[in-house]
Amino acid sequence: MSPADILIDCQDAALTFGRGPNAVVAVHGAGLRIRAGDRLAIVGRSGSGKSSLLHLLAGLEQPTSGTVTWPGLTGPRDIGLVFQGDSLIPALDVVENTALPLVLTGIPDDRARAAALAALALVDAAELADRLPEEISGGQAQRVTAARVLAQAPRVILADEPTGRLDHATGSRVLDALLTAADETGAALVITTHDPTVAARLTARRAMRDGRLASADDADTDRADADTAHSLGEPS
Ligand SMILES: Nc1ncnc2c1ncn2[C@@H]1O[C@H](COP(=O)(O)OP(=O)(O)OP(=O)(O)O)[C@@H](O)[C@H]1O
Repeated sequence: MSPADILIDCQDAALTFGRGPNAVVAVHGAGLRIRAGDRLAIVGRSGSGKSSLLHLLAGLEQPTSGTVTWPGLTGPRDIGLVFQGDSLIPALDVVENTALPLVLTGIPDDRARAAALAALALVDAAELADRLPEEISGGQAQRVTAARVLAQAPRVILADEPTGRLDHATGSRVLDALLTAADETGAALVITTHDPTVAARLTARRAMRDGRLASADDADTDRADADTAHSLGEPS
């Protein structure tokens, strides 16, 4: 395992909101590595700190202690974000919304539009291309959000409760879209969810409880890798 395979390295990272008696420890010293090809669910109840952990991984919050680094990434464009309540821009149609992250990074409009249309087709939303956000359902909007990430072709997709407010069938299609996006782009996928059936569709799970990231089915792998790196002295 070369160091470049580790895309995000979160070491003993904590996040506290507020100070003194009002301080809330949202994340207690979390250790987590995201590697190319990972399909990880962070599972926990509302308020357990999942969103806060995802914000740390995305670099949207600075850890109060510990570190988060991105050894295998070259910049913010390498991270695709799908956040709770993520809204599309009302004045732009679906294809323009999907193309927006590319246009904002200076990619010419026609190329961005072609990439957006291809991404919409992959999540089964090509027929929505010319509609405005107010003309599509919540589940369709979530699929468009997945297409927007897919068009961006990030190295890591971080999705916060992407199926949270959807019925089972629609949630399942959104998850399909994100898994397709990850497979098509070769991105790692990290989602948060309170739903064990959603978590079961990913290849690894880590439980979060009261701000603590529990060891889970991939914890032994983490420890084995850490031991190997330690015994070698230098990363190979
Ligand atoms: N900006 C903030 N200021 C103060 N406290 C916050 C802030 N954001 C989150 N918290 C607190 O941190 C804790 C963890 O919140 P977080 O949103 O990370 O949980 P969650 O597991 O994602 O919950 P949900 O599934 O409901 O979104 C909660 O106690 C929450 O009230």
